[in-house]
Amino acid sequence: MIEREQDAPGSKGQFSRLLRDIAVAAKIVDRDVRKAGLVDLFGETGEINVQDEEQKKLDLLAHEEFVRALRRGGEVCLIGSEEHAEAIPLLFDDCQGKYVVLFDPLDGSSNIDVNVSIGTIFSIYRVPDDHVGRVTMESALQCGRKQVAAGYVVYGSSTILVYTTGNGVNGFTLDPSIGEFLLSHANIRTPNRGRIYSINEGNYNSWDDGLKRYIKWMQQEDPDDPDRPYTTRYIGSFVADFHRNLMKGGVYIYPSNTRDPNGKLRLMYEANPMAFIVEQAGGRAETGSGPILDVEPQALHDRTPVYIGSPSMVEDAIAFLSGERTA
Ligand SMILES: O=P(O)(O)OC[C@H]1O[C@](O)(COP(=O)(O)O)[C@@H](O)[C@@H]1O
Ligand SMILES: [Mg+2]
Ligand SMILES: [Mg+2]
Repeated sequence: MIEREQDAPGSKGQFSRLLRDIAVAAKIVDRDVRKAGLVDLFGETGEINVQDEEQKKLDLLAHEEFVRALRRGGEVCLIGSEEHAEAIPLLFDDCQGKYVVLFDPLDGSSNIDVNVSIGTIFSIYRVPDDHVGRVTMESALQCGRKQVAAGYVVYGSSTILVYTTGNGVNGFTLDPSIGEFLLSHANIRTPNRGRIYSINEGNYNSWDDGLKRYIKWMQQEDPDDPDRPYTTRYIGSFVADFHRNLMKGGVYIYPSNTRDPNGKLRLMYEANPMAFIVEQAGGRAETGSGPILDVEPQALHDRTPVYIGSPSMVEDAIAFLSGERTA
């Protein structure tokens, strides 16, 4: 799956082993997602997670699978998960050159029970040199620019693993007949502009005026712009909306709104990894007041507004938000 080991951070096989562990967990989650309705994996656990959301059975199962795989692999000192309040230390000693992994074990939870594409998102850092020997929760709070790798898995019509180590973006499709992820999308580049926008318009009334004007602008006919009106696509699974827009061109927006001033998506294991991937594919990722990857995290479950996708479409959004453009 890793093309060339020398492309991998650390090149002593550690990263390949870590990615192998993530791939193994993804295959197990894929197996269970595909038969969720048969093995009583639909529905809730009865627990409310740290996000104050009802935890789905598959949220917990995926969380446990990834923790088990990362613990077994021995390459990771600390993990952070959407489904666990604190960061989880896996190793206390000998963290030299090891990794911190932050992940959203199951993204798109509201779609689990209705057979709509869902996914897993992961972000990988090194243990900071000055934290070796005393790894703490703070070792997970590094800004997105320091990621050494990031990726996601979509459990959709097929299962695809897409990741970057800072040398471009590649996609690997799971061949269930041999149980291997095989290279299917080499060197993914996202179009400069597409015709798709993804946003939950049900929140329209809680948006700021600049964003409302941007959405209206995209919906307008314009004889000089054959692309407009754009078309809207919103699955409600960030990982699936992001993947479609990455391949076809488009913009995904989860803005701040009067109810959620910091938006809904989580900085460390949703926004940062996708921002690293989209920038590596020639796209752009903003909070509305600067690049997502430059945000200094304060806590593991920080939230952030997200404007992500084709660079010229994100540029348009930022221009409307700032009032630089009104039409
Ligand atoms: O229902 P809303 O408010 O549009 O939110 C949908 C968004 O929330 C999420 O489901 C949040 O992620 P989780 O499912 O991992 O909690 C995103 O995948 C999705 O884009
Ligand atoms: Mg999520
Ligand atoms: Mg989730």
